[in-house]
Amino acid sequence: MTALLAFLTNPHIQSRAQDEIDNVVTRTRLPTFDDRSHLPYVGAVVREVFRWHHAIPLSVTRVAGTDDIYDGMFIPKGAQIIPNLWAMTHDSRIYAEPHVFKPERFLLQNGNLNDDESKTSFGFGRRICPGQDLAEATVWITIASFLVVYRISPAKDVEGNDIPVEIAFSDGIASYPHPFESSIVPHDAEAEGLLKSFGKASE
Ligand code: HEM
Repeated sequence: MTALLAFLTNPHIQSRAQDEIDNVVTRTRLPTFDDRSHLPYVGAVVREVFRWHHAIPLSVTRVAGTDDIYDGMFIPKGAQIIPNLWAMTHDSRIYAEPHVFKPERFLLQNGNLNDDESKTSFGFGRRICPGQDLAEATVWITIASFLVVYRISPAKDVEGNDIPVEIAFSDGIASYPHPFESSIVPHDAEAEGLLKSFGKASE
């Protein structure tokens, strides 16, 4: 949902990702993980989805094992510490304009992905999320498959005007976009044909 909201509110990013997919995968099949290394911009979109809005903005509580000093503050042994993952990926010293959805921040000048794998969303240390590779791969294949077949755009009101979309997320331990209206349609007859072929295969 976060990726769809990002595409809806940044149509130029959706178009660029779709162009990349069209050149590599075409509309005759769905992507596979073998396509991944040829789709750096789609990879950057996935990294930015994880950075831009965290599914879990605050990580799991830690307890200080020893007395410590951080940034001039004394942290006694036994103190509970809640890591603020959101703050880490919205630090403008590291990510310029952190509230802007900008996949380019994960690309080198030559268009390849840089070394920042955008893994902060999955925590860190001994309790880092063990499902991170599965989660990341699932998000990648979902976004890449969506781009092959569909395009998301604003829904229209009865007068044919775009219905405005508000970028807003729920509060809480898990955070996700508020419901929003949109129009999701296949790109063209070829994309529609690809979709119909899945229906025939399962008959
Ligand atoms: C977008 C998807 C996901 C996100 C953003 C996410 C994020 C996180 C975060 C932030 C933590 C806390 C890490 C820490 O304490 O430093 C965590 C822990 C954990 N995650 Fe995930 N996770 C995701 C998907 C998954 C999946 C798919 C699985 C399993 C297949 C999974 C299994 C776990 C488990 C078992 C822990 C507890 C690890 C421990 O305390 O030792 N997660 N996850």
